[in-house]
Amino acid sequence: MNLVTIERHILEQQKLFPEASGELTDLLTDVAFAAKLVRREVVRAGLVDILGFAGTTNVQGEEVKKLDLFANEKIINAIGQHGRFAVMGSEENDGIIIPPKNETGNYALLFDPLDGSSNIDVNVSVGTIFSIYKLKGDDPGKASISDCLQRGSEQVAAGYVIYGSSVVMVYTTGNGVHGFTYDPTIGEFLLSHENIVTPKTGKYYSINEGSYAQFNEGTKKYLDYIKEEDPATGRPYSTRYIGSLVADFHRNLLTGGVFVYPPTTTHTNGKLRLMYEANPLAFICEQAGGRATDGRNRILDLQPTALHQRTPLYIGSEDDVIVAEEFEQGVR
Ligand SMILES: O=P(O)(O)OC[C@H]1O[C@](O)(COP(=O)(O)O)[C@@H](O)[C@@H]1O
Ligand SMILES: [Mg+2]
Ligand SMILES: [Mg+2]
Repeated sequence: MNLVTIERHILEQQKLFPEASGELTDLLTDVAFAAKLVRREVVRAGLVDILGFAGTTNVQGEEVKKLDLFANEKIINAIGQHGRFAVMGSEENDGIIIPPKNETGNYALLFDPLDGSSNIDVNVSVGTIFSIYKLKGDDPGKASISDCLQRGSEQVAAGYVIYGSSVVMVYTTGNGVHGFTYDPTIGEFLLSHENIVTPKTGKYYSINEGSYAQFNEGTKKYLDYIKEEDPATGRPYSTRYIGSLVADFHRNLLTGGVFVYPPTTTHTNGKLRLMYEANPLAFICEQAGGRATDGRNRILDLQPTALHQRTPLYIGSEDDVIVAEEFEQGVR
């Protein structure tokens, strides 16, 4: 097996763009480095005082976990110190973050430092999700919220890291989707999943059925449909729901399947956040041949209006997502 580090792979990707400055390469390398720092704490979370609640709530009104804050701080410092990002947006910060040195950066970073917070203390896979945009203007010193609130289709790179039985980093720059497994014996992310392509249909559906009473009629009918016996359409599908978006998404990306976080009576516009959860995963999903919508519209076409806005999310194998959408739209 070829031992290709993620840094080497990113450099090879850069060669596809002769006009590239190399700045995006440096940014992605910084993100991979930050992931290693977060991994170091996640894998020994039970041994260091990093489990449990931090005693604060974030802008979403959620109780924040210590590891949420730790990961947030590590990523901001590890990446901010180089001044390559002119502006950042994080799930754990109400407003945008302007790094101490931003005079050189031509990019904006949106990120979810720790995804799957409800699973942190119980050793179930969690992750980090990131999304990168080029600044709209050419003066980094004038970077602002508008550089963050760009349509997902404007992303120049996106990815995620899963801290699970193994630590895997997956990214795209618009040239396919590639996965790297962390080898702790050498401290490197090595290419393990090149050019990931997601199947057109799968055998898994991922939705929190515990919220059934809060679902609309379309979602309820979809659940009845997906559990019916019909070998011709591969039904019933098996249910798989980890409760960490990044882990549920990754499984379905590799095996096929659909993840649905629909509107509920609690979250009338869905729970997941457009800028640092839905957009980056939608970019990756489409690059792998899958589909990502809010039940009606392509996620990457949605025009953002707020840093922490939520959206319903239907994502995964193309044909499976289309079926879920049709029930949501009441055409089935
Ligand atoms: O418990 P619910 O309502 O099913 O929500 C689970 C979802 O919430 C999340 O934990 C939200 O993300 P954070 O943990 O980053 O806040 C997703 O990872 C997951 O898919
Ligand atoms: Mg999240
Ligand atoms: Mg989070």
